[in-house]
Amino acid sequence: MVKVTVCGAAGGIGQPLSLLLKLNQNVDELSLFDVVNVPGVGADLSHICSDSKTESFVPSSKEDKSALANSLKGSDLVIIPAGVPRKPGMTRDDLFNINASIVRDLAQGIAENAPKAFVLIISNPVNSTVPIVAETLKKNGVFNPQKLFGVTTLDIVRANTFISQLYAKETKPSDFNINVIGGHSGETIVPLYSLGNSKSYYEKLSQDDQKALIHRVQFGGDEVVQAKNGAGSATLSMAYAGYRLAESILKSFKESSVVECTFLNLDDSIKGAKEAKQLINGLDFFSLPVKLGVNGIEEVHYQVLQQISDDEKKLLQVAIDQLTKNIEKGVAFIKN
Ligand SMILES: NC(=O)C1=CN([C@@H]2O[C@H](COP(=O)(O)OP(=O)(O)OC[C@H]3O[C@@H](n4cnc5c(N)ncnc54)[C@H](O)[C@@H]3O)[C@@H](O)[C@H]2O)C=CC1
Ligand SMILES: O=C([O-])CC(=O)C(=O)O
Repeated sequence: MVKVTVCGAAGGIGQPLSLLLKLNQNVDELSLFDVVNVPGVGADLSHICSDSKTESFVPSSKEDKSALANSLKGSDLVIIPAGVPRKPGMTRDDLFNINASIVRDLAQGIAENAPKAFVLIISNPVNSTVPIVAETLKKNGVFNPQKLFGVTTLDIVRANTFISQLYAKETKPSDFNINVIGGHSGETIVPLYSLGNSKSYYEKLSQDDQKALIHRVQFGGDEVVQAKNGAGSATLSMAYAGYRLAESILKSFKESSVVECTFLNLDDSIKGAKEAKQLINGLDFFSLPVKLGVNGIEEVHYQVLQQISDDEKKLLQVAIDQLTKNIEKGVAFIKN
């Protein structure tokens, strides 16, 4: 029996993400939690004739903790797209003041009710919300770094799509699986086009076009925020991306060759984490390709950091500088 809980299930991401999860044959129970509107979403999804069972939970008041507890109990995987999205002119960091406490309270609920679950964090700013969850779980003595994932998959999805658009006659987006490392905001996002099968296409571009491509991946979120013009940020592409990571994790319970990029805590207990840390000024959190298995993150593929081009090294340094502050801010929110 596999139980998956979505916290923020009635939102722009939560709804399509829950739909995709309802269709996944590896999910037996789908639990939907939100502070509003979730009974309707749950009733709607429950009519779909896929085999999983759907339940929805909404607190009866601000003090009611039982709805969250009941939604989380027995969960194998918890995905969190709860919180507010950006409006034009805002950075992801501008969301910190509202989303930090939402994510902290949900992490507390996980510590109390589903301490062994895999936890996937979508809520922004990911560079800070993931450290918040790690610190909250640590405070409760239940932190397992192998099972905490900051969802940066949308950056990989964009990197694949955008290079393929430049070579529309010769390639399809699915030809690529670009490693995107670092964090999930602006210049902390570092796409590694110089590795793998994208190398030859990337090198054929002029320097200006290379720069424009990197910029488009780093600021792809802004394109959607501007196009939605005040009505939020990426939801459908994000639901797809969050689902891709969740699907890979569910697959890795049965297969042992699944690799995804994720923003993780580089704890010494994880194979390859120590080596990675040494290559990124000792940062505790970073997105890198990781090998997944039944216990979660089994190995960090730190070797990509040794293979990058000189231009990518420069991008990496900028990312490290910004990430240091974002991570510290998240850690301090719980520690102080
Ligand atoms: N990691 C990534 O790549 C991406 C992250 N995001 C982030 O995902 C978050 C959600 O975005 P949207 O779904 O567009 O927003 P939304 O406003 O449409 O949905 C958010 C949902 O969270 C719920 N919520 C608020 N407080 C809650 C709580 N304490 N417990 C449970 N649910 C709660 C709201 O009721 C709402 O239904 C934002 O922070 C956004 O910036 C968005 C796109 C990409
Ligand atoms: O841009 C935003 O605020 C939402 C997000 O993280 C993305 O689309 O990558």
